[in-house]
Amino acid sequence: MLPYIAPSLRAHLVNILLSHASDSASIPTESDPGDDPYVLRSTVTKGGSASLGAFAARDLDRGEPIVTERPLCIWPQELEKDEAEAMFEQMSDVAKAELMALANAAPSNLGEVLGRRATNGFNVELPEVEMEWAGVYREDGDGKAEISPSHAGFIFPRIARINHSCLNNADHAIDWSNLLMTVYATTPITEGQEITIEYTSSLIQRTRAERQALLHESFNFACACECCSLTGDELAASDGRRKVLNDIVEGIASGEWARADVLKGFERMKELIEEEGYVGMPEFSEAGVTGAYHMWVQMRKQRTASEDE
Ligand SMILES: C[S@@+](CC[C@H](N)C(=O)[O-])C[C@H]1O[C@@H](n2cnc3c(N)ncnc32)[C@H](O)[C@@H]1O
Repeated sequence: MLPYIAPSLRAHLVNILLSHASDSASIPTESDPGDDPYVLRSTVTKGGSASLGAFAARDLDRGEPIVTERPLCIWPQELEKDEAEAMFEQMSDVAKAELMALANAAPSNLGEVLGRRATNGFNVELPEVEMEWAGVYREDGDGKAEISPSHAGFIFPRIARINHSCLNNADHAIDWSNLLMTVYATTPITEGQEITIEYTSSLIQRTRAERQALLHESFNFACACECCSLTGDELAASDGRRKVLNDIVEGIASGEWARADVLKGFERMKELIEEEGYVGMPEFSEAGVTGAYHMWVQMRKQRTASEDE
């Protein structure tokens, strides 16, 4: 089934697809729901007794694709209740039924359609495209002004069953040549273990209280993941590691740290992330730390060169 794309996003998405068409040699195809290596089961702790989650149906290797899926619909990021309902009316009966089968955990004032968009939608950052046609740019007094949207809300019905964890074991990536999203394992996952993704980034730098507040504000749920369920000394240790991580990230970003301290900072980050249980973050492998450090050195060189000019 082709996705329903809101009229205001169609030209931009065509541009994105065309400008990524040359990547298509490596594209996956949509996985067959019957072959996906997970089963849906209820998870009483996550969103009440009616809430479902995806559990590994067999052992999964790190990096293994779990589900590859095309969106059911793509809507603007900001949407009023009546706009969402008008778009819903334009969808096919099959697509409407698929959307309505998903969970609605949003405040009741959003209604049945926008509530499902809020509960299940991915707010995806759209890649920039350079093609200057199809109404993506307009002329204004100062020349060309971009009017392309930077984000859009995508709903992937099978992927939408995957719950959030602050120690997720899976991640997602979109192939822009065909709009397919793949969720893949970032650590080995054993049969029966819940498959989880992170609903928003940078949570690794946040304490439990900060994560709870952020997830509640953005997604309207009280996170019940294994990390948010820690108590006593274990919770204090986890919060402590995350505070230090935040200090290091802010220190490096300030550009004020000496080169040797940056390198030490990256190494400490790697240790803390591993202690915290984020074994699956490939960017903090040995090669990743070295690569990140070299990138920082290059950035410093460029900054110093432009300051000297
Ligand atoms: C995209 S849906 C995930 C699948 C959903 N559990 C279902 O039954 O279809 C998001 C909703 O699941 C629940 N949820 C997901 N992760 C959770 C977590 N870590 N803790 C508590 N509830 C969670 C919340 O109600 C959230 O609004």
